[in-house]
Amino acid sequence: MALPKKKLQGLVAATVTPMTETGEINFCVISQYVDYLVNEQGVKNIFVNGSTGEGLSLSVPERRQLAEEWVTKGQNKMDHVIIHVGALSLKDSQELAQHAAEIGADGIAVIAPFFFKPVNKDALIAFLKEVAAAAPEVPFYYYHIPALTGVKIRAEELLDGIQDEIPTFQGLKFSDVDLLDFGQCVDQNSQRQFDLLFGVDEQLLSALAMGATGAVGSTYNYLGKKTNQMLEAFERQDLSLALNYQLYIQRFMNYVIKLGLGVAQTKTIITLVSGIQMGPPRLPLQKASKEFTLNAEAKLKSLESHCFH
Ligand SMILES: CC(=O)N[C@@H]([C@@H](O)[C@H](O)[C@H](O)CO)[C@@H](O)CC(=O)C(=O)O
Repeated sequence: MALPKKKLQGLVAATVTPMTETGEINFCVISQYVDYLVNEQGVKNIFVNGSTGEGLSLSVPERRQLAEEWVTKGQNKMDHVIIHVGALSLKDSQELAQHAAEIGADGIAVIAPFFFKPVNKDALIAFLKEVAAAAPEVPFYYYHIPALTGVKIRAEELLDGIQDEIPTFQGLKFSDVDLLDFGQCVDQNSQRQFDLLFGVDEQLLSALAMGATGAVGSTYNYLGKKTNQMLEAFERQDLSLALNYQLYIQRFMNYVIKLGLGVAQTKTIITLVSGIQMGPPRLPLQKASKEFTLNAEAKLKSLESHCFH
């Protein structure tokens, strides 16, 4: 198995899928989006076709084409391009995994199937193993997001012995607030052989203290720079400054979560901050309201004057 070219560390932006007003993928802005993430947000890892990317709302041909676009446009700019290949159909997932391998993706990730759900760890591993086998050279991540999949198998349980079943297993994307479960994963990872990527952005500092090795999230599309500053402060063990950054981030997040944060709203915020038109989400998701846009813009402006000590 080919090892990852470089350890995956730091922030991974869960990218949105830019769309036109008529709901088609707007491939034209991907190149600009890559440059924005790298130059304006200091984020050099991306997670494509995930929840934020509406991956499950795209057709298989669309997912293939989009993955290809991100890999091509990210070449020599991005450190890691991870493609989410999870699907309800094992065959679709395998096709996407094989395709990700062919285009040179740096990793693949898979959520638990969530219509017919795996009833236990063995059933889940059996599914993941078949997908991973379709890309035997590509580092594999399990995407744990129980609130969306309804699959409540604990990550610590899944991690136990997983590499015996899936030799390419490289880590977890842990999108849950259960820090006990997360801590047990850290405990099992004492050799730091796996990447434990935390996925609840507004709680990242707590997860770093618990031993997260990186983070994947939607907010790194627009709060990447500030979150990177938090990571640097944490590295220097300046916890008071790190907390100051986390509270700044939380102030904004708390505000937009109360207004109703989802994929459409994330697209709106990225559009406001980057100037790149991300467009509406695909049905059944609904466009963000004008009121959300105005409030989010005002809040972003009011936070600009925040002082960091
Ligand atoms: C449920 C959800 O969308 N969670 C986000 C977070 O980044 C989330 O948007 C953020 O913490 C704000 O609540 C990520 O964990 C999801 C993600 O990385 C993805 O889009 O694949």
